[in-house]
Amino acid sequence: MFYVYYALAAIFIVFWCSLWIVHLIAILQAKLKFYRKVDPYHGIPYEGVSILKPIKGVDANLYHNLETFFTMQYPVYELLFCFEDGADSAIPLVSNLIEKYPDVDAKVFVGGSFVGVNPKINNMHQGYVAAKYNFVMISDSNLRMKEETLTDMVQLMDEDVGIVHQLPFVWDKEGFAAALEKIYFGSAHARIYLFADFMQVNCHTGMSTLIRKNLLDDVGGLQAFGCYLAEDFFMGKSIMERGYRTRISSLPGLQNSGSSSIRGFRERLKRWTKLRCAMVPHTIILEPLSECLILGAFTSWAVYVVFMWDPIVFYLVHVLFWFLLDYILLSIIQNGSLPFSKFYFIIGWLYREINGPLIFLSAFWDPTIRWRSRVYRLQMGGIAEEISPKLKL
Ligand SMILES: CCCCCCCC/C=C\CCCCCCCC(=O)N[C@@H](CO[C@@H]1OC[C@@H](O)[C@H](O)[C@H]1O)[C@H](O)/C=C/CCCCCCCCCCCCC
Ligand SMILES: O=c1ccn([C@@H]2O[C@H](COP(=O)(O)OP(=O)(O)O)[C@@H](O)[C@H]2O)c(=O)[nH]1
Repeated sequence: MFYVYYALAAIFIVFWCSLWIVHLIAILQAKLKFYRKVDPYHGIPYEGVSILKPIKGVDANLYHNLETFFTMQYPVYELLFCFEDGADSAIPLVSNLIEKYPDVDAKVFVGGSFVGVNPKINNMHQGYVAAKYNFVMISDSNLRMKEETLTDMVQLMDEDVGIVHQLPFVWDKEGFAAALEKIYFGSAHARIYLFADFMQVNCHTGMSTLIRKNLLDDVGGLQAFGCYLAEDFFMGKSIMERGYRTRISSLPGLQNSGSSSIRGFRERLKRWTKLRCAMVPHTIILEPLSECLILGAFTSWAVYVVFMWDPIVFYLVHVLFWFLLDYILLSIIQNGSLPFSKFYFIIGWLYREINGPLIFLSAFWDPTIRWRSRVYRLQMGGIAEEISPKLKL
């Protein structure tokens, strides 16, 4: 029995060491990859880009977020705004922007197409079919763009690259929920995202992503991914299996939802956790185990068994170093001063770390997935079925 304990303790210590390597790689990746100086004249001639904007409903920031797509410094692109519902309150707002910027090539598509269970794919499908360029960008409604983001992404699309995606991050906003989002996307989420990118493990998130359309068309187009809720993961998988690389943009993706709340944050992460567990089953073990507080507890026990070290002192030092490395990573990704104090960071970080494992547990509690107005169930492997269909097309 003693040897079993000893072996288990050794496994925890090795896993703990590898997590510090993950921290360091993420920090190095962020330092090396983010915020390169984008030279707009490098890589001329410009490739045209068709930008799909699936929209469902309005929030307080939508107008300003969408406006940033009209003011990008990129010469050849079209904006394809897609609405599932002809009565969507965001349509007048988009029409207003199209009038305000008559020189920008922009169209509106209404009604979607029923090509699968994924409502985002259904919504975007008409726009995808009408896209006139081979570079297609999928960009969620809550995203802001910097003037140079599209140039940066296109320039990173080398011959052997199939996808350039943005690390999900957030624009500066006031309030605790916004701080929490920034802390999560700039630390725990970014750490594993940057590490997965370094290992060329598929971590493609479809929030803001530039894709070679011909690579999607070769396997049946956008609709081929309509049976999945995590269409982004399967697009990445399909393209990587054909020998193409994915790359991260040097500018993080700036989400700027007009309705941040702690409840919304938890529900969103719960939904994402359910998707990940269905698609990458080893995350069921790896994800909770790689949480700071849980890993610290197991490793404190392990170092006590193996080295007779004081577990409480070990735990506190472990948490302190984890906290410091998270702060460093967040600061690199922010690339400027944070919109909250260090005290707020401590509270937000602790809140996230305590809630991470709880969110994970509650994701197991209820296997159904709620996304906007719809409810789904996932089969192992990722195929989704809608439990209460509401789409009228
Ligand atoms: C020693 C190694 C230890 C590794 C420990 C790994 C622990 C894993 C922990 C966390 C995984 C975090 C993964 C981050 C990216 C996932 C974000 C996500 O869940 N996104 C999903 C939802 O996205 C939205 O979906 C709807 C769509 O319309 C929206 O536009 C999207 O934004 C997305 O669908 C899921 C993608 C699946 C990503 C799976 C990534 C698994 C990465 C595991 C990395 C492990 C690396 C190990 C390398 C050896
Ligand atoms: O029924 C839906 C749900 C979502 N979306 C679009 O899909 C994108 C991502 O939606 P959301 O922000 O809800 O997803 P999350 O990022 O939380 O996974 C946004 O552009 C939405 O407008 C859509 O078109 N129809």
